[in-house]
Amino acid sequence: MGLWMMFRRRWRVMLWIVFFVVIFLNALFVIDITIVNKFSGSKPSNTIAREASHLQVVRKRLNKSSSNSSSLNYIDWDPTDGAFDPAKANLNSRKRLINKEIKDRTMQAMQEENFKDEDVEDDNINIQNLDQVYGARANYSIPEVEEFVNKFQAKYQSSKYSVVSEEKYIVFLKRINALRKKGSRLPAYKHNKGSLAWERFHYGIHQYYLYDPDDVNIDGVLKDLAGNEITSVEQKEGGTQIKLIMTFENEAEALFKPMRFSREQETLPDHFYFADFERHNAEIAAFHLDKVLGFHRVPPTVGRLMNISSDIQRVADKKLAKTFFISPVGNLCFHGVCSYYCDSSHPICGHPMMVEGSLAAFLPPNDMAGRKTWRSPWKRSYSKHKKAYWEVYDDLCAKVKDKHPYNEGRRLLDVLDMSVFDFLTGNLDRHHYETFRDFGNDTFIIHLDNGRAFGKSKYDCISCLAPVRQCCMIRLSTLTKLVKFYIGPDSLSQVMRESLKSDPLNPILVEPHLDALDRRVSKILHVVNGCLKNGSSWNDVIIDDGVT
Ligand SMILES: Nc1ncnc2c1ncn2[C@@H]1O[C@H](COP(=O)(O)OP(=O)(O)OP(=O)(O)O)[C@@H](O)[C@H]1O
Ligand SMILES: [Mn+2]
Repeated sequence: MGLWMMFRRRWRVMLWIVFFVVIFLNALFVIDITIVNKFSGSKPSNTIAREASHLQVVRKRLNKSSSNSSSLNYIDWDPTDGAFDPAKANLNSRKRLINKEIKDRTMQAMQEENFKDEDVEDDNINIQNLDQVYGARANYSIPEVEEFVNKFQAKYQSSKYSVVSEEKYIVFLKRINALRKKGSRLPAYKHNKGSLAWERFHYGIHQYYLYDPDDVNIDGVLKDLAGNEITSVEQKEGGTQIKLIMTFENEAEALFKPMRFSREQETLPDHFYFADFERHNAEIAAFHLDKVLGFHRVPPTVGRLMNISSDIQRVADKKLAKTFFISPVGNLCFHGVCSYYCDSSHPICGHPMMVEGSLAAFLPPNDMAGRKTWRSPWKRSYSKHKKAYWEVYDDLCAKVKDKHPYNEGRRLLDVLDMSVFDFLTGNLDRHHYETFRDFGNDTFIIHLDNGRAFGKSKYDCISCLAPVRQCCMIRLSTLTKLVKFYIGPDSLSQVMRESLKSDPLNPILVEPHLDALDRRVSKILHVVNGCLKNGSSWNDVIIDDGVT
């Protein structure tokens, strides 16, 4: 009764008390969630949304890169899509297991102090400094590789693949290049020789190579791209980063990738391979390396110092022209329009007008010679949280070998060559490759897009060699070249240093990246020798398919 009387008298006060209690409880609830999040490491939902959208962009980028290419028929197969695995019902639980295993392993590695950005298999190689001044072995001799190389030399001493330490690399390469098959010409060019260097480049494309290194027109193309007046510039659609299509006074066309930062700047340790900026010097260096290896599968690429005002802004199309601005310190900049890095926080700036870039000669247009885009069987996951099948299991190759077009002809060995190439350059971004449709499947593969190579000079991407390690196969002519670089007299770094001198923007690679090439030569031979040591026979590992 007393309580009731008190409530009647003080009901307003009581209501205020209830109101404050409700507010207090709500506040407790919110604080509690924040504290739990802080200690459990889970992220606020806006971060999750941001990350999801980042991944979407990466996916969109990959989709675009396929639709963006001249290919209409996009070949895509996923090693984990069940096509390989008859026990499809087990797939999801297997996938879950893979993810759990990776998560556990990552957590364990992070807990151990020595978590580093390196592949595990790479750790126990015994690299020595020999008292030799020649080849990769001078600084990167590996005892088992020494043995292997001796065996190799003895085995092929009287064959066309002989390797002797007295022969200069240039002479050796000429000898091997001379064995090369040409195959047919692109049908559209049979009666269309043209007269300008870039027309002759298109005319010179053959079934088994993109260009003939002795064709003087290739130097002509490089010279033209480096010096001719630019008459129009538009943005190449698609992709995450800005690239421009430049047209020249003689109607040649090239793909321009601008310099983003200095050659000394290495990939930031916290950046994933798919978030790394592209490097113009990597595109140039890749062209030279491909040529030095006698592959001839990368379009002619040259460096050029551009005047942003007169070379680009003056001739830019409307859409691009709108993105030019003067930075706070008075430099002329632009950012273009694209899905990820095209805004004023990622500008391309001159100093105050000049900026370096790479120019890759355009391949023939789609209506003259269409191309097909193929997904690399050893494509990475392009995810921060997941690994691709082959990164966890070693049995992908057996499945690839059974699958068209890898089950016949040169294709598998070409993919293995590309793996060697990407290991040497440190390019983890090999999601697709292309071929000319007219040549069917009996043709070389084109190595476009090398912009994410040469990012880490101290790190060797052993997983880039997974195709070679898992298939335990390599083309004899490619192996011969690597053995040659191992024994000298010229090392790969020396040959590359020499080759890159012809580029107007030389030095293209700083010394640590050149040095890394020699170290990586030794490591490839170590992987090949590992296959033999594990019981594979010489002829199963080292394949002479007649392609040089
Ligand atoms: N020299 C060339 N001639 C003709 N087309 C080319 C040439 N180089 C590249 N392309 C086409 O342009 C597309 C994009 O080029 P590239 O892959 O180098 O740019 P990117 O910004 O790295 O693209 P992505 O972000 O999709 O990886 C390629 O897939 C290819 O089809
Ligand atoms: Mn790319």
